[in-house]
Amino acid sequence: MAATVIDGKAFAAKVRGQVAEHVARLKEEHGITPGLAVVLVGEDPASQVYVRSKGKSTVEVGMNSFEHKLDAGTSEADLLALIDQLNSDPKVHGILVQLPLPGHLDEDLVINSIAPEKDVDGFHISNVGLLGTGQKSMVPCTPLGCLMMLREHHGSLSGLDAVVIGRSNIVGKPMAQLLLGDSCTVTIAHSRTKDLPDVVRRADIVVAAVGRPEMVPGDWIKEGATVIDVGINRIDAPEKGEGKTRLVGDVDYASAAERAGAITPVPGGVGPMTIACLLANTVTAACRANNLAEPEGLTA
Ligand SMILES: Nc1nc(=O)c2c([nH]1)NC[C@@H]1CN(c3ccc(C(=O)N[C@@H](CCC(=O)O)C(=O)O)cc3)C=[N+]21
Repeated sequence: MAATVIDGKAFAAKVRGQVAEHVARLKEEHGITPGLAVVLVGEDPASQVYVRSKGKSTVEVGMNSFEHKLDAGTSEADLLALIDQLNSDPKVHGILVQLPLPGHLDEDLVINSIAPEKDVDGFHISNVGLLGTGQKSMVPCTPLGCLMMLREHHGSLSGLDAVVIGRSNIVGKPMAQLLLGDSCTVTIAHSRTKDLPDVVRRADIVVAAVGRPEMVPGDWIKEGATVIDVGINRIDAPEKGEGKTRLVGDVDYASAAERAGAITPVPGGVGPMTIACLLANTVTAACRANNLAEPEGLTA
């Protein structure tokens, strides 16, 4: 039976619509315009594309977008000074420092200098600890987007076997925490996992977040399982012509779709939800900063 395709692009549009409604209400009733500051260090072309697209989406939902582009040689002291300034700017409710940073900058130090309540990426050590102990926090955007899609598809996740492939701080670990919070039985698998195919075959939910093109073949997928593909890998596509490329996930989509009950495509799955959740987190931060009720449906 063919899998249901979980349309992340359409779901993200719905989330952005909800965000826009909250923004309109904050403006009308409280005179508050949520603001997101994005800091980009260096000229990495892929990062520039993401930052531009984040800025555009931010403005489209009615929020203020503040872009700070620093050159690749910026000193740690100058970057920390900018973050300090954004931390104390009342017009800025969310701060995102685009990763990766150039090698001479200490990512942990930089991320942990962001005020935790403005850390819309959810990477600050305080937010990591709050999530791990089930307390109110800023939740990383990609795992939050995955959770929203899973809840939408399943309703309750309680008691389901979930396997997260990948143990990164950005996706794998927070994803596991969120699934645990929704009462899944969670396994985190990684490059040293024994018998990975058998581990994945037990899963009702598979979240693939490794960054290796099409590494999960369809025959690892249990019949009817839900597959969330976090990978965004650009590979050569000679069939499209000389020098052409295409995007693929960490899952071999064609074979997995034959066995899965539901699956997210790449592109058009997790990626658009990541940006929608960034906007959602910014609205949440603006509400919390002003002691207003949390926006419903936009938080974990
Ligand atoms: N501090 C920080 N926070 C981030 O959230 C962050 C970051 N740094 N550094 C870079 C990565 C990458 N990232 C993506 C977001 C959306 C798509 C996305 O929407 N992708 C489209 C395809 C886009 C295309 O065609 O290239 C899709 O999957 O459909 C991709 C990648 C956020 N990142």
